[in-house]
Amino acid sequence: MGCLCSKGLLDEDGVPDRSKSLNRIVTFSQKDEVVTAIVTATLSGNHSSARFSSKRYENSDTSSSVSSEEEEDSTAVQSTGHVGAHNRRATVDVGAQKNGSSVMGSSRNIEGDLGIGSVPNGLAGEQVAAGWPSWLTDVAGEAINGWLPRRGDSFEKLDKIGEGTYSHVFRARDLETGKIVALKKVRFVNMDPESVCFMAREIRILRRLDHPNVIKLEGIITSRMSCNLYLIFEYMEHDLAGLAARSSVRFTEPQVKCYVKQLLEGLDHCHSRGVLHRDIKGSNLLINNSGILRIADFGLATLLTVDPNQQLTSRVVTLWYRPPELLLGATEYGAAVDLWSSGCILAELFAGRPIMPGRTEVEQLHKIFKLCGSPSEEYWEKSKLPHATIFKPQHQYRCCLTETFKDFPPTALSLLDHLLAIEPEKRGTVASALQSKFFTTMPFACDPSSLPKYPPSKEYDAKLQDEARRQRAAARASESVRPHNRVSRAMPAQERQNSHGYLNTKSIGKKYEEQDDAASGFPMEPPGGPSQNVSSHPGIHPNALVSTLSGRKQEQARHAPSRTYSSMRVPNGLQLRPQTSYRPHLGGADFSDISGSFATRGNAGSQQNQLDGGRHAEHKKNDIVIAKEPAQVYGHPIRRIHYSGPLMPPGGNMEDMLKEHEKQIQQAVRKSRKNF
Ligand SMILES: Nc1ncnc2c1ncn2[C@@H]1O[C@H](COP(=O)(O)OP(=O)(O)OP(=O)(O)O)[C@@H](O)[C@H]1O
Repeated sequence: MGCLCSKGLLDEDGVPDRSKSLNRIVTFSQKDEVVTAIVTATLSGNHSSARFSSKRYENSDTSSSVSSEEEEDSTAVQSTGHVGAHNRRATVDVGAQKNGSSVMGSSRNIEGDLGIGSVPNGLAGEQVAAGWPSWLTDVAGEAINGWLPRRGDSFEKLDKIGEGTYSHVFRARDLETGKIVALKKVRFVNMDPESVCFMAREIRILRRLDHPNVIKLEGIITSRMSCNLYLIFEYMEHDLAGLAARSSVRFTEPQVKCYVKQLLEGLDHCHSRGVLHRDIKGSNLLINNSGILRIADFGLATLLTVDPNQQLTSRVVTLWYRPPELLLGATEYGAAVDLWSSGCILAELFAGRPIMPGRTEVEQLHKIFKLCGSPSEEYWEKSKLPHATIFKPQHQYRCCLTETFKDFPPTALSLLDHLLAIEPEKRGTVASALQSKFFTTMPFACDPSSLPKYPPSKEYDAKLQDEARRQRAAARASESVRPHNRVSRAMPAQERQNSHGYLNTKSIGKKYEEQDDAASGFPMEPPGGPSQNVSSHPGIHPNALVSTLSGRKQEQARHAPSRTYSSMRVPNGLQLRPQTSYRPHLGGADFSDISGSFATRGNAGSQQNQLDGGRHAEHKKNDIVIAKEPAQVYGHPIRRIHYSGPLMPPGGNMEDMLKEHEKQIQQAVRKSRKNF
């Protein structure tokens, strides 16, 4: 490494001084050679986040020289960092110098010239000098290439507005612009490089996308001394799951078309840029007060490569929205997985509730077959899907979408027929969906600006309201039962039942105490904080006491050391997430037959088997594992049950397997009720 002495751009307090510019001779190594360069660093625009380091990067070998070709070709490098909507720029012109003679050539853009994954030492040094922490530049330099970090103290944190498996999301004010933004604080486990790489992939993908219906990453907050990282996004008031959960909200056909059209247009952009989202669901579809929908949460997204043999994980997409090919273990798939999830969303918007709320992979597949039909013989033969022999039903199920959703508009049914086709190649493309009669015939999609204005409504808000209701009810109950012993009667907040009958996994209000992170200007996680994760699954019934893990965690679990994985699990082994209630609003649309005997109208739940959980669980395939260690639910020890599917040995009968499976769940239900 060379040294980059940029201190001259800062005033005495280390704040960037716009009146200053810097002309320094520096050395840095590139392709194992030490380059001596003249650095001209200037700061323009409002860029208080630009902090240059005075740190020295030593390189013992100073004897190598730059070849004459390089001298002509790569004499100048321009690195342009821009953060947020305000176009803050710090320009560093590097003119390579050999043997004391400065050669100032034409500029070239680092981001354009260096491919992903090819961060020369010199660039990493520059990034650290520009304020990025080395734990990030070391493993994911290319994800932040050309950007400057924002500082935490240039934002005022207002309130917490959401949380996911990997993040806490806050509403905040950008003190430089006054704009309200959403800050997604990414959770890391001990700065594990694998976790950082996963987060970097999300950043890289977000930076690749630029469309009104896709959330835009506006910048990143971190600092050289910080262990935290926040992604800055436009603040969005609602998510589709939250809106659908409002008792007063009934979507009309033009409104459903408006939302689904925006979803498909955003997806079309993603797919055209080679990005598969792989986690389309209501809570990842954010909506602002102008009715604009933006696809968010690219944590599970992946880039399709030209390699036809690209192997992908099948453990993605939240269970209720997961297509059959993934449940059957496909590792080669494409855009059709997002189309399936979009079909689920379309039907959900008309039906007023999730249409296939399976609790395990087995049950999910069964629900799919019962609603959409089971695959043809030919499909089983040619697909060679890993779990095909296990899951193949003994008799053919026929598609009964039309009977089930007889109140849906015919054009919606016809589109659903495509989107929910069992065979992925029959789903068409996003473009063909957008050209379907559903969108091209009356009534047309309404204009987003004509959509009603709602108070902020997120899945998370509904969860908070449930939590408050529960607390009030618990307080009343404990007062009437044992007025003098309130505290001892109080149940652990994270394990109380919400008003819809769901388990809440966390105490939301004061789940963690925030401490100041002096370096980033933001509070840090509490001791042991990030381990209290919830899964990305949209809901779980109180009785479905089965471990769940989001696809991202599953995928991470595949790569991350087991230490990382286990530390990200909920302490008692449960990964539950409450789901707000959905109401059917198409009077006749009763499809309880496809919801199974367990899920009831408006109270569907999710349960996912331990197989999802990663390496350990994968060894348990084909088993039902009754865990020995007790877990605490409602303050009582219970025996955890992990359903590790497939639950049946090859050659078994799927119907028997499902019956047995149902029985196991019912037992868990009864047990949890008794305990409660
Ligand atoms: N830009 C935004 N504006 C407002 N709220 C947001 C924004 N981004 C995220 N949220 C809220 O925070 C929640 C969690 O965000 P996100 O889904 O990106 O996190 P995650 O950790 O990746 O979640 P998951 O567990 O689904 O993978 C969202 O469901 C949403 O309610």
